[in-house]
Amino acid sequence: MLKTSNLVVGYKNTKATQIILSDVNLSIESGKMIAIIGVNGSGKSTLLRSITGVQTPISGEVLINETNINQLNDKVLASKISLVLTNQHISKNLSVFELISLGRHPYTNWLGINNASDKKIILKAIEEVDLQSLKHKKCNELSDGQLQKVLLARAIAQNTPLIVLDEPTTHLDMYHKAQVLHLLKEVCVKTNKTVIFASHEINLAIQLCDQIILINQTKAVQGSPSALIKNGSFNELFPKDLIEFDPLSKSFRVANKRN
Ligand SMILES: Nc1ncnc2c1ncn2[C@@H]1O[C@H](COP(=O)(O)OP(=O)(O)OP(=O)(O)O)[C@@H](O)[C@H]1O
Repeated sequence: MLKTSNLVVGYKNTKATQIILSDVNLSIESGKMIAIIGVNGSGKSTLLRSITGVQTPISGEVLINETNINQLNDKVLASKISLVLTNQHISKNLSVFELISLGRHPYTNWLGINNASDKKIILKAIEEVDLQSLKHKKCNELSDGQLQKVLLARAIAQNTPLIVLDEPTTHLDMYHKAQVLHLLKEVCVKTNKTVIFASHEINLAIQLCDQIILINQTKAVQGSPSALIKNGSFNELFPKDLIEFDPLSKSFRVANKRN
């Protein structure tokens, strides 16, 4: 469903080019949940923005169902990818219901009016994310965690084959982090949608994701959690003085210092 070919991502201005990741060759199938994992500043958001057409890559290609995303106009792209980015501008004056309704924009007429079937999809998304009690509240009255769930419901209402989220569990407590990732997994399994998200929740990603894209020093390696554990990729992620990867429990633990 999504492929990248020799993708190089980064930042370019008139004076210099800063390469963040190079030789990124990803191959992502339908119905899979994929986490992008890497230390702060490693390039997770840059990669997410580049594979969704928000940021122009330095070189290489991003293909969605064999079509280069450059060739898709905004409306077509919005029917293929729903995107929840950090620092995305949203109008917090809208009610929860209104904000989630915006997910239907690729399918509505020029007046943006939702028909009965759109309303059904919006209400289902509200129910799936467990937001019934908040649907009439204004978004500026929500906690950060509640707003995070509203943005997830908007992405679900957009009903695209690919859902891409940047750190979807940032403001959530431990229980709600697991709840959101479980929900995303259910969306993949039940509807064959693909979910790609950047996250620092390594332990949850190892338990729930089909694949992980591990970013380490300008390289992005894709594999199943078990394959990445087996080939030792997680051992290289952080300096070993404070935490270390324990392959038995498949999680990071505080390093066992001997002195
Ligand atoms: N607009 C920009 N212009 C130039 N450099 C940028 C820009 N945005 C990010 N960078 C740089 O690109 C690198 C990767 O940043 P990015 O935000 O993609 O990392 P990240 O893995 O998502 O980080 P975090 O986990 O802290 O959110 C960093 O060195 C950052 O300073």
